[in-house]
Amino acid sequence: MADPSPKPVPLLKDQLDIVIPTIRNLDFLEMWRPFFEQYHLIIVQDGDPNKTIRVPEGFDHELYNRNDINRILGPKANCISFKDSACRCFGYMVSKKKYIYTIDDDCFVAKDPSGKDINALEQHIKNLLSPSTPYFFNTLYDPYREGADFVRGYPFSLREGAPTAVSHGLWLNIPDYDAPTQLVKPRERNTRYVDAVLTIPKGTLFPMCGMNLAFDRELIGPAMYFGLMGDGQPIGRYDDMWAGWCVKVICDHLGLGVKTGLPYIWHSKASNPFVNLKKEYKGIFWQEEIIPFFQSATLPKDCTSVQNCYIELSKQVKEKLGAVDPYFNKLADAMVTWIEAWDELNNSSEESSSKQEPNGAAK
Ligand SMILES: O=c1ccn([C@@H]2O[C@H](COP(=O)(O)OP(=O)(O)O[C@H]3O[C@@H](CO)[C@H](O)[C@H]3O)[C@@H](O)[C@H]2O)c(=O)[nH]1
Ligand SMILES: [Mn+2]
Repeated sequence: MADPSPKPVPLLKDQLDIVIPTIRNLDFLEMWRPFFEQYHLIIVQDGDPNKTIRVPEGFDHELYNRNDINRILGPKANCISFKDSACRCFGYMVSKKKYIYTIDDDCFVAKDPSGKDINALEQHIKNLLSPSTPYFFNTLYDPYREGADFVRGYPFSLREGAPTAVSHGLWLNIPDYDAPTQLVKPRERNTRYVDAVLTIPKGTLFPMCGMNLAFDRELIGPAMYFGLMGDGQPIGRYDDMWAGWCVKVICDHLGLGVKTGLPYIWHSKASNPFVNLKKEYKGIFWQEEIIPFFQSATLPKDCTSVQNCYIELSKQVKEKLGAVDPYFNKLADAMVTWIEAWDELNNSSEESSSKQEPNGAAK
């Protein structure tokens, strides 16, 4: 007998890839199975490429390890971090879909105050498919949400909003604190569920965490370069921050929106604060110069694509941050290599896409 009530097709089923960086295992996917099983996964295996990462049965996926990254990008692979979660951005580059959701392998399904499992992916999709309000703050939060609207005094000329490029989700349990805060408050847990989605106003930067993040790859993908970290680099755990600062400057310039708030995931693992302090140390004082740089960064009117905005930004990084530390010259060059690799893979002929086949288990 035909199934009386066929399962609804998940939103954006064939237009969204889920990108997961991992050095661990992927058992966490069992908890996400009801929400993720219908989507295609791109697993970026970091660390030793000879280690076998088992992907739970039933997940349509492609898996890339460091050998694949080197084979596909050749010398340009040097812009993809090694031994750092920043490697995940390779997944953004090889995807062919309009939307990306990226999640860490120690993030689990959280429950809302009613005790219901949160389908984080569904909420991110809602965030991305509805406009943002970067030009005028709506005090009743997301005006496009069921049961809310624009409040009195909100200009009608601005109610159409702006296309949403990024949806930044949050975390219950282990908050994404920097090492000093983690050291001072080792037992602090985030138990506060705030039922809101906010647009980050134009001209305001924010600390983008890559743990629970979705974006429109066609609108902003080329700017989602997770900066050069990990092996051989003087800094770590600033990959997502770097991407967020570049992305926000470019979104402001191109009239795109960035949202933060719902959905929550349950972040289960506190990474070692002493290891984190070593990774973050230089970033903690460099960012006092980096932030003013991004706050004052302006892009010329003739920068109309993400790629040429990003190249322009890389030039300014070299000019204005190169004096802070030679690392920023290397990072500026890596930003250019990233765009070259992105364009090679994404504006490429059939030939290079065959080159793109992963060695890992592709289903
Ligand atoms: O060398 C590595 C280390 C880790 N990974 C994978 O990346 C994510 C995050 O790793 P982890 O949970 O250990 O790190 P956190 O401190 O909790 O993560 C926060 O810092 C950011 C890293 O810059 C991250 O976005 C934040 O969530 C896991 O999937 C690891 O398996 C890796 O690939 N390589
Ligand atoms: Mn974690």
